[in-house]
Amino acid sequence: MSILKVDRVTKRFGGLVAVNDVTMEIQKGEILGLIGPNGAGKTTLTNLISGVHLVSEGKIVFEGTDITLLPAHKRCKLGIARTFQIARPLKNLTVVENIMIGGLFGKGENLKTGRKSALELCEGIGLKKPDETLDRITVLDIKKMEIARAMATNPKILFLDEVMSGLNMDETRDMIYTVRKIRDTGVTICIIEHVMSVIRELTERVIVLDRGEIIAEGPYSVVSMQHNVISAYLGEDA
Ligand SMILES: Nc1ncnc2c1ncn2[C@@H]1O[C@H](COP(=O)(O)OP(=O)(O)OP(=O)(O)O)[C@@H](O)[C@H]1O
Repeated sequence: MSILKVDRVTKRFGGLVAVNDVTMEIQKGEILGLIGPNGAGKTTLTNLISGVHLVSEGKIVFEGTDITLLPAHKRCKLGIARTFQIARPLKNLTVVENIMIGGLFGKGENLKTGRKSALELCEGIGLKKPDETLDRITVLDIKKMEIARAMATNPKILFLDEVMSGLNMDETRDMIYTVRKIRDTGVTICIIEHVMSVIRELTERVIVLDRGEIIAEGPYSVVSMQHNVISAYLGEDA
């Protein structure tokens, strides 16, 4: 069953077409990989779905509701959450305070209930130093904190934008386990990732974007053998 439908969506920035006539569906409960070379339009597509940008053309439907024109905070309330490629933690706050922001703004919690649920999220995601300031925690913990902040809004679908970058092998394993655990709680996941071993291990299906268009769709094992996908990554003409 589909949770999200993107219907003939195009996004132009001036003369540049970042996303070109994209139609896709995300199935409830799946881990979908969104892959493609640099500049393919992956982040822009996520921005269009989460409401950071509005589409130039096309329609986006979430659980049967047309969200095309909704502002980001309303999409968040409906259950769409995302992390950012470049983490944007609030440096003067502690780990738990950063996570609370998601609950306070996304779910309308008060400080007391917000702190309680943020601490539960810390425990669930393996953040062992909730009262530490950010200059004293690892890159892995900052990334987990970003995910926990998105989770604090109680999402039905979570977009993860390059959460593995900068992690060593052990940390990557930990993050793969974390993402699976989140999905197992019933959250649908769409992950943008350049680390293909992660995509191979984590996703049931991938969508490949190149120059703003979908060029392939299917299990990673199949799609990664396709000539046009290999060419897109190698920079040749297919
Ligand atoms: N706000 C913006 N204004 C103008 N151009 C933009 C904007 N955001 C993205 N673009 C352009 O749109 C195209 C797609 O960029 P996007 O960041 O979506 O690609 P991506 O697939 O996420 O790339 P990467 O893997 O490098 O993060 C690029 O040419 C980019 O320069």
